[in-house]
Amino acid sequence: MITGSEMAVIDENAAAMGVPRKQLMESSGHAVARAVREVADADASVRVVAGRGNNGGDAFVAVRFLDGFDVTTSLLGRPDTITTEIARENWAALADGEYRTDAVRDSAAFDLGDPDIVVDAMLGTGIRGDLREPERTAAAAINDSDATVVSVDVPSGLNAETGELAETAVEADRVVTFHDTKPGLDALDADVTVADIGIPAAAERFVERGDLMRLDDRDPGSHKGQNGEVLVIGGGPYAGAPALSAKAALRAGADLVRVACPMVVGRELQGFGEDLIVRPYQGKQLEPRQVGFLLQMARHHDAVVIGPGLGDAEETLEAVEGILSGYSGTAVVDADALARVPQVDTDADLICTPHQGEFAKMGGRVSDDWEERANFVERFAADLGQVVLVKGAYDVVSDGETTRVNRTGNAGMTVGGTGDVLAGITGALAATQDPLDAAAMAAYANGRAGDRAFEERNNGLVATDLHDEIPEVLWTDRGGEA
Ligand SMILES: NC(=O)C1=CN([C@@H]2O[C@H](COP(=O)(O)OP(=O)(O)OC[C@H]3O[C@@H](n4cnc5c(N)ncnc54)[C@H](O)[C@@H]3O)[C@@H](O)[C@H]2O)[C@@H](O)CC1
Ligand SMILES: [K+]
Repeated sequence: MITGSEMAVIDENAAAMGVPRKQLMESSGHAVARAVREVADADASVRVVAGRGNNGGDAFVAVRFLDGFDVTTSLLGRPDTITTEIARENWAALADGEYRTDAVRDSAAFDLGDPDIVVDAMLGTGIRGDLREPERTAAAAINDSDATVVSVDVPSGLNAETGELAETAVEADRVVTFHDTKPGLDALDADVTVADIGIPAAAERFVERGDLMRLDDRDPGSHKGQNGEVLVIGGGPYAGAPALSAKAALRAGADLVRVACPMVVGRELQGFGEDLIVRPYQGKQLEPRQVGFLLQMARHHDAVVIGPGLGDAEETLEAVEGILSGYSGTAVVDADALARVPQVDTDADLICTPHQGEFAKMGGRVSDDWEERANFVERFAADLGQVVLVKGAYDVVSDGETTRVNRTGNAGMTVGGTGDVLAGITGALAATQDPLDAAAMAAYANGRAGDRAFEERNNGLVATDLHDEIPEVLWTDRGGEA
C-alpha cells in the first residue's frame, strides 16, 4: 500500500531516472482501457467523466485505446484550465483526433445520459476536501445511473492520504489503481486491480530528488508543525564538529539550533557564528553529572544530535548512555557516541549515522558490494529496532523493513567534517519528518551539496563549503514537472 503523496515521490524519482510522467500516464491510460474492455460488450456506450488534473489525463489516454467503442468524453471545466501540461496535451490529442468530446461549464450543463459504462476520472490523488461543483453533481448522477463504473486510480472522493471517503464520493464497481494499492481501497465494495505502469524499481530503492517533495507542505494528510528546534550535544576535545552540525541544521531549515558543550569550547564555538546559540556546561568534557540538565533541555527540542566532537573518554560515553536511556524523543547519534548504542536500552527513536568503520565497531558487517551492504544494514537495523544510515560511496539507510540507497556525493567528501554536516542536516529534517525519510533525504542533500561544492572546488572542497549549498539543494534545485 502506498499513499498518494508517496506515489508522487516515486513518480518524481522515476522522472529523475529518465522515465517522465507522460510515459507513466500512457501506461495508466492503457491499463484503464483494458479494464473497460473487460466489462464492455462490443456495442457498449462509454462515457468518460474527467477532471482537470492528471487523473483526467489518464482517461484521455484511455480513450485512444478504446477505438471501436462508442465513447464520449466530458471534461468538467474549460480546456484552458486543465492543470497540467501532460493532461492538456492528451486532451488536445482527442480534439485533434476527432474524438467526441465536450467541456462542461457548470453543474447545470452536466447531463450524464444513459451510458453502459462510466469511466470516473474526475479526481485521483490530487483531491483536497469534499467534492466541489460540478464534480459533486456529476458524482451524484453517476451513482444514480445503472452504468458499470470504472474508477481511475481511486473513486473520485476517496482521499488517498487518509483512506477517507467523502459522503458524495463515486461508488465504483471497478477501480484500476496504479503501481500499488492506496489507503481506503480495501474497504470498498469494488473490484480493485493494481496496474503496473512501468515505474522502475530503482525509483523506490534509490533516494532521488522526488524524496525531497516531502518537504512541501502540500501533503493533505500531514500536520507538520513549525520547522523544528534542534539540540546538538557535542564538543569537548573538538569544537569544530558541533559547529559544523549546528550550522548545517540551520541551513537545512531548523528554526532554532542550540549547542550544549563543555565550557572550555563554548567561546570557540560561539566564535564560529552569531546564529549559534551556545549553552555551555561546567568542565572540559561531557560527564555523567550533566545528564540531568541535558535531558531537561532535550525535552524542549524536536530532535537531538549527539556525538559530534564529544570524544571517547569513558565518562563521556557513560554520559551518552545515560542521555540515550533517559530520552524518548528523536535523536541522531554520530561519531564516538555510536559506540554505546548497541548496549543501551532506550525509548528514543534513534537515527545512527556511522561510517563503515564505526558500523563494524557497532557489530555490523561491512561489504564493498553495495547490494550486500544493503542487506547487512537492513538486518542490523531490524535487530536494533532503529534507523541506521551507513555512509559510503553509496549510503545505505534502513529501518529494518524499508531500505534506501543514496548515490549522491563524491570522493572529495572524504575530507573531515562532512559527516558532521550530514548529522546536522539529519537532525533538522528529523525534527519534522519520519526518521527513515529524514535520514534518506539528509544523505541525498548532503551528497548533492558536496557535488555542487565539488564543481567549484574540486578536491579542495572543505566541509563548510557544503553549508551554503544546502538550502539550494533542499528547496530550489529539486526540479519537478507537472
Ligand atoms: N505516480 C503518479 O503520481 C501518477 C499519477 N497519475 C494520475 O494522476 C493522478 C493525480 O493527478 P493530479 O495530482 O493532477 O490530481 P487529480 O487529477 O487527482 O486532481 C487535481 C484536480 O482536481 C481539483 N480538485 C482538487 N480537489 C477537489 C475537490 N474536492 N473538488 C473538486 N475539484 C478538486 C484540482 O483543482 C485539480 O484541478 C493520480 O490519481 C493518477 O490518476 C498517472 O497519470 C501516472 C502516475
Ligand atoms: K477517479
